Amino acid sequence: MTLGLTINALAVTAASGRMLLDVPKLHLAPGSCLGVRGPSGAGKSTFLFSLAGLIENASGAVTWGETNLLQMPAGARAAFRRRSVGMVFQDFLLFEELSASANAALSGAYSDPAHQKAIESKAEEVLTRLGISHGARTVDSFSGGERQRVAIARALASDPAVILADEPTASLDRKTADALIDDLLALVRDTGKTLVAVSHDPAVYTRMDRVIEIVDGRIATDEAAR
Ligand SMILES: Nc1ncnc2c1ncn2[C@@H]1O[C@H](COP(=O)(O)OP(=O)(O)OP(=O)(O)O)[C@@H](O)[C@H]1O
Repeated sequence: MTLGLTINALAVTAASGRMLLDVPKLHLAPGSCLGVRGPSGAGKSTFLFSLAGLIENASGAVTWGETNLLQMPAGARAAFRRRSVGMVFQDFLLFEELSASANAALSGAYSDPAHQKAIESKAEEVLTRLGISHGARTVDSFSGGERQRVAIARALASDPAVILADEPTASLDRKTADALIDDLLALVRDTGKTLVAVSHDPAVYTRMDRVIEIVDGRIATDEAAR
């Protein structure tokens, strides 16, 4: 399962009336990797969250495959997200007192037993591939790079068609960041997932198929990365 993205007239306006995001058109091929860069406060996270249907007052169309997220009630949007979108957030959102495996398989806790088993085994598979030993140790003692790998395993555990990542290499040293982005891209490309990654890190966006730059809520540049 692979999903492309079509955006039409996406607009997000703050309660004050200030325009936060204005994207007239964007098409992303299924299975491609898009980097999003731009200055601080430009609207990159707003863009990413809009792609997940997490911005309540967004208008226009954000269509993954045949599904226009912005035309669905909140419950159906949440169901689509559970099924099809894995998110890697800046602050990881790990449960400190749980092991790597339990954190990575977290989405299974809300699923039926058969689905839960599939998520647990996928979580183990991705943790192994990312080089995380998954014993009983709780993640509160994990390094930043290890924590980020657990967050990636969690995003991938339900085998979603789409991965959205916000600063996946933030606060990692160069070597750890490079290894992490290589591993994430290999996993995503091997399985034909569509990746959108916001980053300030050139090492992230030079590895993408395409990079857009958002400035003042608008796409200022849009180019193939290589
Ligand atoms: N709910 C909101 N109401 C009003 N303003 C908001 C809201 N959410 C975000 N903003 C503003 O919108 C602008 C874009 O924010 P956003 O977080 O998308 O930027 P960003 O490009 O991701 O920045 P950074 O690189 O610093 O994370 C900022 O000026 C922010 O303060």
